[in-house]
Amino acid sequence: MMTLQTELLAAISWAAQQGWTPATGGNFSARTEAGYLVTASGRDKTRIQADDLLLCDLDGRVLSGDGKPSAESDLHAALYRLDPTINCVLHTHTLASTVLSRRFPNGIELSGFEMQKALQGNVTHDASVLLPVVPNSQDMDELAEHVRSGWPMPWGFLVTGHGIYAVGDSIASCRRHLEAIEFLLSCVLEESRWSK
Ligand SMILES: CSC[C@@H](O)[C@@H](O)C(=O)COP(=O)(O)O
Ligand SMILES: [Zn+2]
Repeated sequence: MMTLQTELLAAISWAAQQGWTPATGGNFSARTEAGYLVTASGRDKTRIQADDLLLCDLDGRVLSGDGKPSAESDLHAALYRLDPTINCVLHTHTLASTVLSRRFPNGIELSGFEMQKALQGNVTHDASVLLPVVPNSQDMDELAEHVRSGWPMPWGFLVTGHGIYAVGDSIASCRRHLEAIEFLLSCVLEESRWSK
């Protein structure tokens, strides 16, 4: 059976192979009994390995591992404290999420896409769902406050001009949310070209 660490490393490599972690962008974590495993800051996610992961407690303090935790580790900690059902947080920097979060800073409306059903709690394409967008900040307490004020966000959210934060109750469901959000955003971006 895959360990949590192996499953998280596989998710990171997969996201990196999609081209979703340019220039060391992105950070990734999974909840453990002691807290959460999170990527160290500044690592090339296309070459991720076990010693690129640190174990932190839910206050973001490093329990084991070398190097500095991700610059956004405290946001991961805040998400785990905020919602006990979150067991994984995957963050990517993609073109569609960066561009569309700047174009629609109050949220992105999705309707009519079959892929909406990959987002937990949705059973039909025939509904309108809002993908939340929160303002960016280099201050993780401020960013976490933006997220708290818009909670619940069952699949995650975008950060303006920054990227996607996907959440899930397992690494598998978080991967599904991340992939679905990215696919849906690519559709919205493509459709925005139709009217030109
Ligand atoms: C390389 S710019 C991206 C960073 O500022 C940050 O947003 C990011 O996603 C990666 O930071 P990191 O500290 O490596 O986890
Ligand atoms: Zn980032």
